[in-house]
Amino acid sequence: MSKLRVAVIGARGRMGAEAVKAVNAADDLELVAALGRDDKRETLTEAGAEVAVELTHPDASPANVAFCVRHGIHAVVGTTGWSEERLATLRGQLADAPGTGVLIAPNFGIGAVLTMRFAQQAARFFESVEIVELHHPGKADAPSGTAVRTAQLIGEARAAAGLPAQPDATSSALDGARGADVAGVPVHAVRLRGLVAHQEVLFGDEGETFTLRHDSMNRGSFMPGVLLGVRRIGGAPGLTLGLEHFMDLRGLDLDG
Ligand SMILES: NC(=O)c1ccc[n+]([C@@H]2O[C@H](COP(=O)([O-])OP(=O)(O)OC[C@H]3O[C@@H](n4cnc5c(N)ncnc54)[C@H](O)[C@@H]3O)[C@@H](O)[C@H]2O)c1
Ligand SMILES: O=C(O)C1=N[C@H](C(=O)O)CCC1
Repeated sequence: MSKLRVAVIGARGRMGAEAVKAVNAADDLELVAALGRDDKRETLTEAGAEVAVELTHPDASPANVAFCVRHGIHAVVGTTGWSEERLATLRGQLADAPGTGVLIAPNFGIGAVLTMRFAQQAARFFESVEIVELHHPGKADAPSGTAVRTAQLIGEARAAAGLPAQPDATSSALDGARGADVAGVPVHAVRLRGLVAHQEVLFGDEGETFTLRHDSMNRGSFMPGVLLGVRRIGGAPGLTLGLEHFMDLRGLDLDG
């Protein structure tokens, strides 16, 4: 059986280097290109890449993905910072490229995907909820893509359950002391040497708190998710947001 031809964009970065190793170690995949910041995107087409793993920077990712879509190369995107506006532009580009698939996953960690799902399920049971994300100090964006997505999912679940905005009597605060408001959920970003990627979702109500925590101890933790995306994206034309769509989450349904 022929191997799937895979390229990595951002191949010399922290995540990209790990993705190169993971693709090289997979029997069913062939690494055909490894692009750094100064390499031309045409390297992808010249190498005959079928799937590109995109792990760069929020400012670079949309143009890289647009190139892939234009050339019928499926993309598995881990780069965070995709705004609604950028997603809308990408949806337009995909409309002109039937058959091409793009997965944008804010987090490839299986435990992180489960944390998001569990947070969504718990959201309607608690009056208060806050998110603390903790990452290495080399991270470009804050809050993390995972924290933003988690907050959006919690906000949607609270709205669907008819919950009001959470009470907060703060009437005086230093800028940033209450975090960023994402979909009504305060999100706090910690940057600390020694960390990789971590998140806590804290719920509270009368006399009790409930905490979900996920820790990625190293970047190898993201690779099973990256490879799952690489193997599945060719069968999923259009835009897929979140690795959960490629995972079997039976039994973790939201309304069953
Ligand atoms: N989805 C996930 O599970 C996950 C996990 C970790 C990191 N990330 C995200 O992945 C991205 C990369 O993270 P990182 O820690 O590897 O960053 P990094 O800074 O270590 O690596 C990024 C690399 O991309 C290169 N680059 C920048 N612009 C480029 C371009 N136009 N073409 C090719 N290469 C380019 C840089 O030179 C660098 O080598 C970030 O957005 C981060 O938030 C996602
Ligand atoms: O190290 C990073 O940068 C990470 N970025 C993603 C995010 O912003 O959620 C996933 C975790 C690691």
